[in-house]
Amino acid sequence: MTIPFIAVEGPIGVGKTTLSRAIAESQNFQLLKEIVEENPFLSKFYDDIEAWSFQTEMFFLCNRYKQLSDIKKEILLSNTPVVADYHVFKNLIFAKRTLEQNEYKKYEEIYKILTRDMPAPNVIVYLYASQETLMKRIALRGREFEKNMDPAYLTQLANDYEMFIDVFEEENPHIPVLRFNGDHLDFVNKKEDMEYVLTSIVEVIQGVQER
Ligand SMILES: Nc1ncnc2c1ncn2[C@@H]1O[C@H](COP(=O)(O)OP(=O)(O)OP(=O)(O)O)[C@@H](O)[C@H]1O
Ligand SMILES: Nc1nc(=O)c2ncn([C@H]3C[C@H](O)[C@@H](CO)O3)c2[nH]1
Repeated sequence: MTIPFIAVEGPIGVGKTTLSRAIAESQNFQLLKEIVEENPFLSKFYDDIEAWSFQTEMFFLCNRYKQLSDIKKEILLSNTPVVADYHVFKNLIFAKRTLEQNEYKKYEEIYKILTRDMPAPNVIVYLYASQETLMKRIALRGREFEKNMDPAYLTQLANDYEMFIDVFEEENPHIPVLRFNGDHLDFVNKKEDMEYVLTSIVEVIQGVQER
């Protein structure tokens, strides 16, 4: 029997944390939440991406490495299913967009070394939405440091995600990728939308568990 390890992914503000929480609560899974507020570079990063990208990307990578190392022990010891509001591969998506080519090459090498023996999610839930929806949700959440975010940056990242997920799915046919359109599904305000999303995810989880 396989222990489910679900990663919820998608561009900024699409609803990853909201949905991960709902999965954790409804399935009694352990929730692995990304460290955001503690990143001391993020505010400066949004003011000047070029100047702060390397520090920002390295901070996210180191934090995720530490979190996943801890979770590895827990999963192995207690067989607990986990849902995370990120997949470590997001480091590559952001870093490729924000780092200068030479820096990215070095970063990629460090990434490969750190993630070599990391536990890998066996189900991906991919949320996507239009720039308009993403901007609305980011504004609704109202994080101070995101107020300077360039809409073009958000759109580029959303496109990067699309391409990355397509390649990931092709290269990892044994890992199911469930896609949900955030423009059409309001799983915050509509109970039936949340039920639809959770039911679809549970079906896939059951398939993975039976392996
Ligand atoms: N499907 C949805 N329908 C309507 N509102 C949503 C939906 N998903 C999320 N929201 C709202 O959008 C905001 C952002 O959601 P959330 O923090 O879950 O996004 P996120 O993807 O985890 O963001 P980040 O990339 O910054 O970590 C929140 O205010 C949340 O209530
Ligand atoms: N540059 C950069 N690299 C990352 O790996 C990364 N992961 C998340 N974020 C930003 C997006 C949201 O503002 C906020 C919460 O997700 O943090 C990142 N920014």
